[in-house]
Amino acid sequence: MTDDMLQDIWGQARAELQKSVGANNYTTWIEPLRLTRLDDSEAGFATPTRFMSNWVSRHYSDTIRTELARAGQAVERVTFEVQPAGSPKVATAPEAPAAEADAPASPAVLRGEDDLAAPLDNRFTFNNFIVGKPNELAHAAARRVAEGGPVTFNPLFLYGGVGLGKTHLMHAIAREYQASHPEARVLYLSAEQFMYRFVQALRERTIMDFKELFRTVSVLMVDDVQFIAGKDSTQEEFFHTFNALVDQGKQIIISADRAPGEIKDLEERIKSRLSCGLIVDLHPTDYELRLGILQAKTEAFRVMYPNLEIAPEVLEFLARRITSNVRVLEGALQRLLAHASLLGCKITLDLTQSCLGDILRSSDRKLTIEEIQRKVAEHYNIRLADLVGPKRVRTVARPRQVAMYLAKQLTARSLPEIGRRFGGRDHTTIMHGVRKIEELKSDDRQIAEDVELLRRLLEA
Ligand SMILES: Nc1ncnc2c1ncn2[C@@H]1O[C@H](COP(=O)(O)OP(=O)(O)OP(=O)(O)O)[C@@H](O)[C@H]1O
Repeated sequence: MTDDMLQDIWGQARAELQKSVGANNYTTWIEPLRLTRLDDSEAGFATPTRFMSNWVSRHYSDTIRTELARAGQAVERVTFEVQPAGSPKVATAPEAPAAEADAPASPAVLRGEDDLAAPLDNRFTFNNFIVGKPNELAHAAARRVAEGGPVTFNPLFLYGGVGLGKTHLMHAIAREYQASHPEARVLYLSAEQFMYRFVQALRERTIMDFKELFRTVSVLMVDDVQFIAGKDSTQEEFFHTFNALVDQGKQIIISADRAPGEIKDLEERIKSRLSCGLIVDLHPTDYELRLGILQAKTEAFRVMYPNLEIAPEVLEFLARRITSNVRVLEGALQRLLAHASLLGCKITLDLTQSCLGDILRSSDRKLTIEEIQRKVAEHYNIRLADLVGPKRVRTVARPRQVAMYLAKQLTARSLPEIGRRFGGRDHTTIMHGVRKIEELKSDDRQIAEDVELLRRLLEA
């Protein structure tokens, strides 16, 4: 069978799977699969990690077989084989650092109930969670709960924007708690899975088992609770489960993308219950935290890229420019490393800009060159007209170069574009200005401080 035919059959089956497993499960577990072999007895898939192979094999084999049969290709079994990053078959699939990706999948947390709990991602531990001002409170609260002392705040409610580390902290808590309380029944699952299991129990008339199971856990962790908003009977069941556990003094940990009071279509009584414990917010990252995360991730990637050389200014550049969320930051670093290793070249700022153009453009904070010029003129107490005009005296020329440097660092504008905004100067003049400040920054403390201060003011 040709590759086109394979992909055609898989395309049809995937479209159906998307409907049957739900959007989130589809993106996480089905989308990264690639059909590589197909005959009457077997469908062989490539997956990016062993972790994914195990999970998909356990949970989706039957559904995949059903959909393949519907697409006209019945098989006796489906198999999954790891094809790590770099392999042409799964080159675009997300990849974890090799050592971690190859580690065996964590057991589902709730012992003996593998089907119910979600597996823990081996990468999400306290050890590799980088702490900074924006997340220190959430981290401290998570640590406290993970120690498992007397329940002092119930629930612990963690919230924050997309990709800021909520799931990472939840997994870290579950792992740590389970390690120090091997007999405890820690149940971690997403709100979507809670709903799915609840509906399944209703359908299969096993609701009493469902209730029993949820009411006998030692720690209940529900991720992305906003998902149950607007789903009346799931909310109702969640509410009763929640109350039963709190009454028994069991710890509950919840995460969401916003504070309880701000979740639309969530019943008032649930909002109020969720607000009873400690509510902590993961704030958007700041520059220092992003840089720390990049440095740590770069170290972690050394396993995969032993010859990796990445200049500190590249990491600084990424930390400055990609402010949206940590997942995007991580993805950018991963892509950059893969790109440089494939081409066998050094990671320079130029390579970074060309390789990550799309991410940089979409993360562009829309800071304008005019704003930069105004701030610089104000800082050095010179007129804006002089900053962009022809005067060559040092008191004006140096601030102009600082403004050029900041325009290059903080915006996605090209050198010719920057040149046009600086009174129609040539791009080589801008390049000279940028390089001059780069050099001066390491020798001249005053310039380094000015640039840093201005950057902070502009990024604030
Ligand atoms: N402080 C941190 N240190 C190290 N890695 C982090 C940190 N914060 C986030 N990450 C990484 O960023 C990625 C996204 O984090 P995570 O999935 O926990 O986000 P989330 O807040 O649950 O997002 P979502 O709202 O999409 O569910 C993960 O790979 C995680 O390891």
